[in-house]
Amino acid sequence: MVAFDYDDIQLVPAKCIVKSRSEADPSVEFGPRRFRIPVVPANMQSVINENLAVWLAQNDYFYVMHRFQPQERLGFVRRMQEKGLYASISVGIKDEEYGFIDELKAAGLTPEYITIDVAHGHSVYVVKMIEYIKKQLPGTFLTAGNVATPEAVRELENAGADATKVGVGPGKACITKLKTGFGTAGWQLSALRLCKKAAQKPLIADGGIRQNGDIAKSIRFGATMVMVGWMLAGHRESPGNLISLDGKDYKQYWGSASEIQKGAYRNVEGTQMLVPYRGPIENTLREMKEDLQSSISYAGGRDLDALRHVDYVILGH
Ligand SMILES: NC(=O)C1=CN([C@@H]2O[C@H](COP(=O)(O)OP(=O)(O)OC[C@H]3O[C@@H](n4cnc5c(N)ncnc54)[C@H](OP(=O)(O)O)[C@@H]3O)[C@@H](O)[C@H]2O)C=CC1
Ligand SMILES: Nc1nc2c(ncn2[C@@H]2O[C@H](COP(=O)(O)O)[C@@H](O)[C@H]2O)c(=O)[nH]1
Repeated sequence: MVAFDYDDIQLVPAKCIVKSRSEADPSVEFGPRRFRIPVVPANMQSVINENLAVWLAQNDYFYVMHRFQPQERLGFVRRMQEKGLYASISVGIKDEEYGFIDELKAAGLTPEYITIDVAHGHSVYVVKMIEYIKKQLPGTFLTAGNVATPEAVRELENAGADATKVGVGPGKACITKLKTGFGTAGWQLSALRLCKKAAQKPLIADGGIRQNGDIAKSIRFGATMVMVGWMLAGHRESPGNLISLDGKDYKQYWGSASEIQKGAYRNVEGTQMLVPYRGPIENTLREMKEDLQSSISYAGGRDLDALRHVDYVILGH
């Protein structure tokens, strides 16, 4: 089997049927809602915070809040819903997370979206957590991950997950491949393609997006939604510190399994880096939307569905 990644393939243009790119509709339905574009900022503490979550929800973008301030989550759900906004949070799989699900239930709070966020999502304990959440909070749309194989997608879906997140190790701040020898780094797009063959429910492609065109490629190979860290970490609204070096501005970006996140050098599979400062996130999201509209026109359609059927070539083969 040929394994390929984003840079190894190109999509083949098909006859255009729109008069203007502005006619193309890049919106996507994910769970109970429709969002402007199939892009979600990574649920990392260096990418999303409450202020940004509010702005994204108010502007019809999907977001997933990170899980690294566990005591804040219940209040976060309540504050979002009191403002008439949807709540979308992350949980882990440690024992105390069961208590958190119980607290949500006792408070009468059901977040519209919950994401189980662990490095190795093909796990007995993720299956247990899926079953527990679906039993206690059946109204939530539950995403589980991260996984790398069709078997994992099947198991998590069968356990009750409404969507699965694909990508082990392709992230910019990731050192999983180097530290463990495992993952989808370098063949993330092929992994997505294989997972899509098994999936009955939506997939989120997570990690490795380096250009806006990679979003369209992710859709082609089976993603409903695309999770983006590094490319969305350098904005005015991004939580990382602003740092000036040699006359240039940067924001700090760190992995969720980095020493800085964990506060200790234990099971570290992530690193930190500086990302060039890019100004307001609104501009980057608008450019992503315009580029997706262009992609749809090259695909010969009017919406994201057109991208799912275009031909592609694997360069060098
Ligand atoms: N998408 C990706 O490629 C990766 C993402 N991450 C991100 O880093 C953050 C930290 O996640 P995570 O490392 O799961 O940490 P957690 O602290 O949430 O660990 C999850 C639980 O699973 C256990 N576990 C058993 N085997 C593994 C394994 N191989 N990898 C991870 N946990 C395992 C852990 O126990 P114990 O700690 O005792 O082993 C722990 O109880 C998450 O946000 C995750 O998304 C991290 C690495 C890769
Ligand atoms: N192996 C690790 N992966 C991590 C870590 N922190 C986050 N992540 C994953 O990366 C993506 C974002 O990828 P990017 O290429 O868009 O920057 C994120 O959603 C996680 O799945 C980590 O410490 N180690």
